[in-house]
Amino acid sequence: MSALSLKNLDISYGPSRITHDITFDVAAGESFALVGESGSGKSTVLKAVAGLATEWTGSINMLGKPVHHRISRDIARQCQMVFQDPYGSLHPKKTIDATLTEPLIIHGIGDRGARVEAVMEAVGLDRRFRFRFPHQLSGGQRQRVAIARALMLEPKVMLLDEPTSALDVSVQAEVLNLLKRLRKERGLTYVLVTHNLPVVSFLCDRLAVMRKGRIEEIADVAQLKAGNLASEYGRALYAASFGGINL
Ligand SMILES: Nc1ncnc2c1ncn2[C@@H]1O[C@H](COP(=O)(O)OP(=O)(O)OP(=O)(O)O)[C@@H](O)[C@H]1O
Repeated sequence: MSALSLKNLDISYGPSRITHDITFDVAAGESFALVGESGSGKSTVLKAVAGLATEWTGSINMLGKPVHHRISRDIARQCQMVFQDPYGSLHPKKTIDATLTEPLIIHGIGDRGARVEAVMEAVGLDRRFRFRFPHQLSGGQRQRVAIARALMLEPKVMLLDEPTSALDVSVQAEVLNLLKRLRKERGLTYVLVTHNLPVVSFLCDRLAVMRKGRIEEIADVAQLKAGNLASEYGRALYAASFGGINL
């Protein structure tokens, strides 16, 4: 069964049509990337899946069930999104504990203290950060909190929107390793938006190359590593990233 299936998805913001005929399937446990130039509609696709962009036609299916324009509680639990900017996405006046407990309260889940501690450990956050505020953490620690929050409801699908691009290079590598490990340990499915082709090569199985709201091609990461993308635009993107050097 597909974890996520999009068919002929046309997404608009008011009068502006942003995407055209977006169609792809992501298998359960797969890590799938959306790459392409700025403004090509990558984040908009994730937002439609997460219920944050609601003007669309076509169909979205998650774990075999149709996703509607207003996300059901069930889908919200199965699918979580992590944003680029951990500072912007964490409430500045809430402790880490309050941030991590909130989804449990909303979904009526008990045993909260133990769950918070377990997830903090899973993402490599020391317990002493539990009652601190976001401004008392580093950028990498804040992104670990954002990942921990996404994991609180034990989702199957994670939508990752440039999850490491706001971080220093050395911290990026740590967070990428964390995402790789979590996927393996928990059998997660990832849909990742990034500008960074080495990130795709490290973390993903397949990629869709987007341009001007359309998918130009869908490729295996082996094709990317071999510099063997089929579309002219995909090859240009590859050349711009690697200057033709194999990964
Ligand atoms: N809330 C919004 N209202 C109106 N237009 C929007 C909104 N959000 C994004 N857009 C427009 O939709 C288009 C696609 O934006 P989107 O963020 O999906 O692109 P992207 O490929 O993810 O780009 P980037 O890599 O720069 O994040 C852009 O032209 C953007 O200006």
